[in-house]
Amino acid sequence: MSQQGTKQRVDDEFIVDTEDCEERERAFRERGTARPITVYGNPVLHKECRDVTVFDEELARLVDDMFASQRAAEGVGLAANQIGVDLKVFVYDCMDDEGVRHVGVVCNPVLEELPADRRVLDDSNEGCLSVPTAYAELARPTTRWCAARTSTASRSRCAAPATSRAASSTRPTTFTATSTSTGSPSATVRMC
Ligand SMILES: CSCC[C@H](NC=O)C(=O)O
Repeated sequence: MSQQGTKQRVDDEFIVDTEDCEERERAFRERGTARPITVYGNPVLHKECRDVTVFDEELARLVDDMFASQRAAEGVGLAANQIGVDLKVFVYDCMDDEGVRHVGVVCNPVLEELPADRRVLDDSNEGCLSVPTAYAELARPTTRWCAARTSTASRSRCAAPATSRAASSTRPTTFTATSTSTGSPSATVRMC
């Protein structure tokens, strides 16, 4: 992405998580360093993580490392505590059911249950990088909602892609997923 393109995106405050996926993901991971993935039993995986309250360069470096780690582990999603940091941050890089790649970063997500009449369960095989070798059929809604708050306390929502593979961008210092309706996941990621 050109400098101008980057500037434009920051000015617009939002990026669309299906756009410029290759460039955005590469930029993150090339700045980052892959860290070891924490495994079940590590205390950082067994307690609630802390809210992100400061959106600074340290957070940006964490996100870079998360993308680098996610790529090294051949993952499609990664939470900060999976590289040992107890902050509520996750990154994702995955394809939706239509084969569209999504790449993004979410801070302080809050899962919200879908009403029963909107749940469409997908019970495909699922694993976790922090529980190596274990896979199981796990029924999850095909569209999952999460809410996230920005540093300015505005609230927005996104449908995190439930399955697949892919990844993200320029250097955001604040990230928040927003938008979407039903159907295929389509989130935009705020860059403040
Ligand atoms: C539920 S989809 C993501 C599962 C896994 N990520 C973290 O453990 C990965 O394979 O990337």
